[in-house]
Amino acid sequence: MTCLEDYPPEVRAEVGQVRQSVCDLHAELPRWGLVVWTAGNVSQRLHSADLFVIKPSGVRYDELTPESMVVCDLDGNLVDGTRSPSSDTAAHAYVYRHMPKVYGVVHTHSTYATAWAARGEEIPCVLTMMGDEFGGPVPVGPFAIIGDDSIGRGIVETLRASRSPAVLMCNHGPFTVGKDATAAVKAAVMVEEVARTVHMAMQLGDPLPIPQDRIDALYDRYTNVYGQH
Ligand SMILES: O=C(CO)[C@@H](O)[C@H](O)COP(=O)(O)O
Repeated sequence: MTCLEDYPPEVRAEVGQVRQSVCDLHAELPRWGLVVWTAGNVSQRLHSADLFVIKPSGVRYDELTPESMVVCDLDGNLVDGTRSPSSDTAAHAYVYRHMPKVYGVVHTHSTYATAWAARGEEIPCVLTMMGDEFGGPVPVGPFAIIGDDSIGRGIVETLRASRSPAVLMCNHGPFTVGKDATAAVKAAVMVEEVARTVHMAMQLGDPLPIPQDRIDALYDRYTNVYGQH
């Protein structure tokens, strides 16, 4: 088993930075009402080595510290840390191995997104916010049980067929990806928001679909123009 001391100083420095960032981002999960107890996790991949930092399993968010964050290789093997890594480590690792542009992964059981997952139904693209953030519907991934690569495989296969940074794993809940952990946390916040809004709309009637060319225009503007450049 390799250990952190086997890596050059610049890798160990990035590990310290990413541990702080991933620890801080976990506070966003209860802040935005995305988790109960410890039912969610955040990870970020390093740029300087094939490693990623993830939450320790079952540790309450107000007890997390940068030092408690666990460092794993892309096969999910423990490289540095005194705690056991998240029970979703294999899924995060699989995503990193098979989606090279992804450097952040988040998993929650946020209420409305998980309710859509329980029904195995994608969230239709009926909001401009969905065109912006997801470039279309939020897709549903296959039913998969924790313990091997099946969840990770389902995430990757589903996201490769979509522009969405979020996937609703059937009967389980949302997984989101991004260029870093902050982007993946944002996607987790946004998928819960649109899941709730579309659910509310459906209580009042049939939401109106947005034409595909308008969705494409929304996604292009949001991806390339929105915000500060
Ligand atoms: O979905 C599950 C368990 O079924 C997990 O996502 C846990 O809810 C969070 O696990 P840890 O990250 O604390 O190991």
